[in-house]
Amino acid sequence: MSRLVVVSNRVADPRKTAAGGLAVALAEVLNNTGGLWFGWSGRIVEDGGQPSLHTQHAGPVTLVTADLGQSDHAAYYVGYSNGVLWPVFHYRLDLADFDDGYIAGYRRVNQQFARQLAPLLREDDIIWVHDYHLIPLAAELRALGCTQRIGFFLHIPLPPPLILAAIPGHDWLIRALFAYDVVGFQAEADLLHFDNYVAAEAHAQPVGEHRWRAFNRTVQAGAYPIGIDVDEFQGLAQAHEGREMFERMRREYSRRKLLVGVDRLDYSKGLPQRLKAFRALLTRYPETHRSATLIQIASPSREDVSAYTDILHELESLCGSINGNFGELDWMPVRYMHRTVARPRLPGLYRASRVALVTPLRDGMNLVAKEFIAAQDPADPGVLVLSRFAGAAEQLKEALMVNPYDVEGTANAIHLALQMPVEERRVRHESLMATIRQYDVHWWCNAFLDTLAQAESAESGTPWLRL
Ligand SMILES: O=P(O)(O)OC[C@H]1O[C@H](O[C@H]2O[C@H](CO)[C@@H](O)[C@H](O)[C@H]2O)[C@H](O)[C@@H](O)[C@@H]1O
Ligand SMILES: O=c1ccn([C@@H]2O[C@H](COP(=O)(O)OP(=O)(O)O)[C@@H](O)[C@H]2O)c(=O)[nH]1
Repeated sequence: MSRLVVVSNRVADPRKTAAGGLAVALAEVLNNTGGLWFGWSGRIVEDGGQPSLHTQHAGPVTLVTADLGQSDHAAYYVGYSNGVLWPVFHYRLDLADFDDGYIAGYRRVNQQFARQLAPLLREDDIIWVHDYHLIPLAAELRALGCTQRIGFFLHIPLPPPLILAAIPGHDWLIRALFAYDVVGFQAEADLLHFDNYVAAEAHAQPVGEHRWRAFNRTVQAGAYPIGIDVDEFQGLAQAHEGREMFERMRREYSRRKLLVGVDRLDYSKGLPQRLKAFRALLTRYPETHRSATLIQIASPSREDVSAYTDILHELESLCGSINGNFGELDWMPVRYMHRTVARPRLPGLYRASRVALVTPLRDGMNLVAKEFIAAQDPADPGVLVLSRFAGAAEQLKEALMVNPYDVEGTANAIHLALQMPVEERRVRHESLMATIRQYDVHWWCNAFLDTLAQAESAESGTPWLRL
């Protein structure tokens, strides 16, 4: 049987838990299949030093991680990945920093990773590359003579062609995707944008359903919405830490209805808009005073990118003003925490909450939405308020759908969620549960890898990948 080689910027010990949906999902996949996981070590070394490789064995998984030089990290991770690709792919051209120097660093790190990974590969390996940090990796591997099957999965949204076209060098990026055999997206909307882009901008020829030929290569595209390991998550809810957290929360908030938000502190997650909607709820529905409390966890993220520090200040000031204006001696409307909560504690928090607010302005998928559903008591489940702009909205139709830019509309939906009778909550939850069970992390992995296994082996060499 072929060995699975997973490559992603973020690598986590699969026996431990991590914040960030990608690391959580890949740890679950690799724990089941075994294989090699290659990526960045998280260490930044001085420029000019030899970037070392570290090998670690974690159960059935071998982790191989590479250090990055200081300027490479700045250009590849902070600059190009999170200063250009992240904002543009999340439709935020206003936040993109199109600095000329970043793309060379991005290319350099992808070349470095390809050179370090190639000697570790076996002929019949199946290679699965993840996310926007590593778009040119397959082209670099092919240039080194690798002919293995290589698939790519984009965890974030792909915007429409005209937004994509704002990136200087967008044609180079999309051309690099043709070095893969299979390219996967989270949502049908992203797949449509890919099809439209390659037909119009790359003049690719259709050779099957979502199958395109251009640059002497054929690529199969598809939508594979990522899921969670429902049993694993429910197991966490039943474990000691999960139960203890649930009981503590229930005790602490016995007289109130809890609302919960769990996000990385990222401008794509719509946190200021969410806080404004909560403020509108308190203004418009005075009966919610003293009876509703919002717990918002904002896990620190990418603090070396300036747009992230701006959002931190905005959020702190909104929470302060809501508590200042509405708070009472015995009631704080918002409990805001700028810290990561260990994953085993989340199911208890979700289960004790009547409403989850998952209201991103744009999100590839959003695994918190699925975790919230998995953690509920089916006899008395909470309600998911979900942004129509999260990838998850294509699947989770029975959630209360909102437009996060519409603050008043979101406040009304939250009010509806708080009032929803138990019968309706049960019906909605049952359907949502069936969906997340059917399309779980195992489905995601198998659907993608089955397509990749059926792809023909690749031709080597990509002389066209020049910046
Ligand atoms: O690695 P970081 O820079 O600390 O960021 C954490 C991860 O954020 C993004 O997650 C995405 O993947 C999730 C799982 O598919 C998806 O549910 C979510 O909507 C996405 O935002 C990013 O894409 C990952 O590469 C990061 O590791
Ligand atoms: O304080 C936190 C915040 C988030 N998470 C986990 O991080 C993941 C976030 O994934 P999601 O797809 O929602 O968004 P991303 O952060 O990947 O954009 C989920 O598994 C959360 O349970 C966590 O363990 N602790």
